[in-house]
Formats: sequence, C-alpha cells, structure tokens
Amino acid sequence: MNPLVAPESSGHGARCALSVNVNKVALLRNTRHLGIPSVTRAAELCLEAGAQGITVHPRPDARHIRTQDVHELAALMQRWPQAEYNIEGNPTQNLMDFVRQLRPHQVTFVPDSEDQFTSDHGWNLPADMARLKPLIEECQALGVRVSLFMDPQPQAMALVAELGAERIELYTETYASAWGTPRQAELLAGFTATAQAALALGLGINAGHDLNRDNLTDFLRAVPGVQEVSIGHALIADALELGYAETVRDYQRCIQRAYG
Ligand SMILES: CC(=O)[C@@H](O)[C@H](O)COP(=O)(O)O
Ligand SMILES: NCC(=O)COP(=O)(O)O
Repeated sequence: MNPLVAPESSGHGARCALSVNVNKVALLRNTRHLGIPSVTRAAELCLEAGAQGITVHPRPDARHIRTQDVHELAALMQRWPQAEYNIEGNPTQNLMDFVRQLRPHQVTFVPDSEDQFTSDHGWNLPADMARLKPLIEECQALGVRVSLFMDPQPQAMALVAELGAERIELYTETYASAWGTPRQAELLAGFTATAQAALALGLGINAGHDLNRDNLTDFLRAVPGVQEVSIGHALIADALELGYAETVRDYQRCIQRAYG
C-alpha cells in the first residue's frame, strides 16, 4: 500500500473539515455475516457528498471496525486525494501496526483501555509523556500527523507542544452533555481557553465525541481554530433517516453557520 498523500498537500479548502467516523456502520454490519451495510460504500457516499475525511477507531476487540476495514478504507482513500484518513486508537495496543502498514494522513492517540465502552477521557500529562514520546516520533518519521485526544485543560497544552504532537483532539462529550443546559457556557469557556492556549503554542485543533447537528454550530462559534471535527455516532444515526449524502450536507451546513 502506498502511503497516503502528505497532510500538508491535502487541500479541501474548508475552514473546518468534517471527518465522518464510520465505526457504527461496521457495528451494524457485524451483527450478520452478509457484509451489509458496507463500510467502504458508506465512506464513499460520504466522500462523494463532500466529507473531507474518514475516521475509524479499530478497537482491539474488533467490535466494529476490523483490520480488513482499515485496509479497504485506506485503498478507497487513494481515490480521494483531497480527503484525509484519520485512524484513532491507543498506540500501546493495535494502532501502531496500522500506522506502519498504511501511513494514514493522521493518527489520533486515544488512551482507551482494551475493553472500554467508548472513549471518555484524554491523555494524562505529564504522566503519559514518556511512553508517548517515542511513538509520536515514530509516526512523524513515517510522515503521519499525530493528534492527541485531550480533555479541555489549558495548562496541558504546553506539554503537548513539548511532546511535539501537531494537533490535539478536544474530547467534547462534556460539552455535548451540557449543551442546552445552564452549564453550556461554563463548559464552552474551558474549551475556548484550551483552544486559545493550543493556538498560542502553534498546535492544530480537532474536536470530537457526541457532536451532533444541535450542538456543533455553537461549539465552533465559541472555540477558535478548530480544523477538523470527527463525527460518527450521531451522524450515522441521522443517516439512517436522511441518507448519507443529505446528512453530510446538513452537518456541513452546521459548520458553515458557525462562520457565516
Ligand atoms: C476518540 C473518540 O471519541 C471516538 O473514537 C469515539 O470513542 C468513537 O468510538 P466508538 O464508536 O467505539 O464509541
Ligand atoms: N473522534 C471522535 C469520533 O471519531 C466520533 O465520535 P462520536 O461522534 O462517534 O461520538
């Protein structure tokens, strides 16, 4: 497999890229041995509709995305030079094998345990720094951008910069669960301060987890410099009603509204 196009040469042109996480398509597929719904077809339809990236989180228990999916999606992405392939996972488990074989545009290091229900926290810095450092360096030597999944902690951004990671991914579940409640503004303030700290240090910013069509615009209006949102659970649920293409377009309208 050829390495995918270097991130710097990706040119989707959008202020904030939408990367569709197709985990939940695989989860449904895995409940039969029929190969439907197809994960690659889902990705293709999302890319055709204008999504700027595809994200997968191949968990060690293969409950949704399987090794074969990761490889098939990498092959598909060769046909979409403007789009990015983002593989998420814990680099102390199965993630680095994919990085070495496929060299995606981006990997997002997530500190999940092997049997974690879903991602629910970011890296603990400085405690995790010693084991992350050589893995970040290895990814970068392979030409793969590294993003670290982080809670909204402004003071941790200097440690991310010290590690040399190019980006953070803000873990947004706390914001998502507070959206529409009196705590929304307080939660958002923490994300805004973290993004400002990251930007001041030259870090790029991604965001994800439980973002949806209701909460996305408010998040992007408040948090500066978000370059990519990866959205799976809600987006795939919406696609069951609206279809992939209309759903992708609707999420992009949510993104555009934030900057309009
Ligand atoms: C890092 C992150 O927030 C996502 O990977 C999320 O955990 C989706 O994974 P699941 O679809 O397995 O919950
Ligand atoms: N990095 C977050 C992601 O890929 C999707 O998270 P979710 O939308 O499924 O919660």
